[in-house]
Amino acid sequence: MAAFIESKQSGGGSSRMYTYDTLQEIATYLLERTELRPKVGIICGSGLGTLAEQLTDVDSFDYETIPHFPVSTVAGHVGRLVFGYLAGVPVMCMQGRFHHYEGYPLAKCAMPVRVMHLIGCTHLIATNAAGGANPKYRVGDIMLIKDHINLMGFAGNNPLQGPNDERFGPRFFGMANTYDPKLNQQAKVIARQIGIENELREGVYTCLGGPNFETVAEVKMLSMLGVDAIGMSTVHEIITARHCGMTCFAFSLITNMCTMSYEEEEEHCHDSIVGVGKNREKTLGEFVSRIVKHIHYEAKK
Ligand SMILES: O=P(O)(O)O[C@H]1O[C@H](CO)[C@@H](O)[C@H]1O
Ligand SMILES: Nc1nc2[nH]cnc2c(=O)[nH]1
Repeated sequence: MAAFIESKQSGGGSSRMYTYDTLQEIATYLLERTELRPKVGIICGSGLGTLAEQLTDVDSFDYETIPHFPVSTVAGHVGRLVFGYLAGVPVMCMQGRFHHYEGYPLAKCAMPVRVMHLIGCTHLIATNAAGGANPKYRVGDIMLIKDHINLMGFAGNNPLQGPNDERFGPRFFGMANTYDPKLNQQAKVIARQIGIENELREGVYTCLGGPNFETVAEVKMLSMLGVDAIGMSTVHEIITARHCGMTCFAFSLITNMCTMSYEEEEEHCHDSIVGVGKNREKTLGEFVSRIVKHIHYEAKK
């Protein structure tokens, strides 16, 4: 078993391994084993996996059992793909995502998004745990992502590197309004409905490679660049989703404040980050359910 997991972790590092046919094979494997046909795919961030536990009438697939799928190696990421109903709407949910620092290339981290697309998902909801770089933020805030800075892309690392398969999308494409402004507007309405408007923010996210948290100098630099929240995921998933024409909605749960001065004692650690997610699970469950319901009814209009 250990050798099998090892091979799933390191094998096929190249994005080229995930050809259209390979991804179609994964999608077909899943479609043959569930009757659900979700239009919404959800990625649960660190400590946010309990969202998947709110689904009803589920068909679950441990990542180990899905052909060509990597495995989750991070605490707080169960490693399961769950199909089910959220607020009566069929969805598929990644209970655990893949990160670059686990040793996976970005294309491999983002590969499940293409599987969602092939399954028929038109919308992606990506959630993550992130550190607040904006001093106005507080732990427990929910930051709607209005934009991102693809820092890893600046260094030439992009999930779409390599030959482009036009069946997914064009070689070159724009990223303006990638985070659907209408959905963000609706999220603000929902936040008011459920009484969390004072904890709701809207800002810019960036993904660093990790696994270490940031130095004070890095936080200062990123803050000057206009970054409000820092994490180690999501950007490459969103780029991949946008490439294949999916509508994107994403938010960060601010699980810690980034260390902004040398005098501060750094308190954040992964366990407390996961703990903040768990504390917010009820609210976030309600929030995401209402977003999903909105997407579903808008699509029917
Ligand atoms: O982005 P998600 O998966 O929510 O996880 C975030 O939390 C972990 C650090 O505690 C990192 O993996 C970071 O990316
Ligand atoms: N890079 C980074 N990722 C996180 N994930 C949760 N908190 C943090 C943080 O402070 N920095």
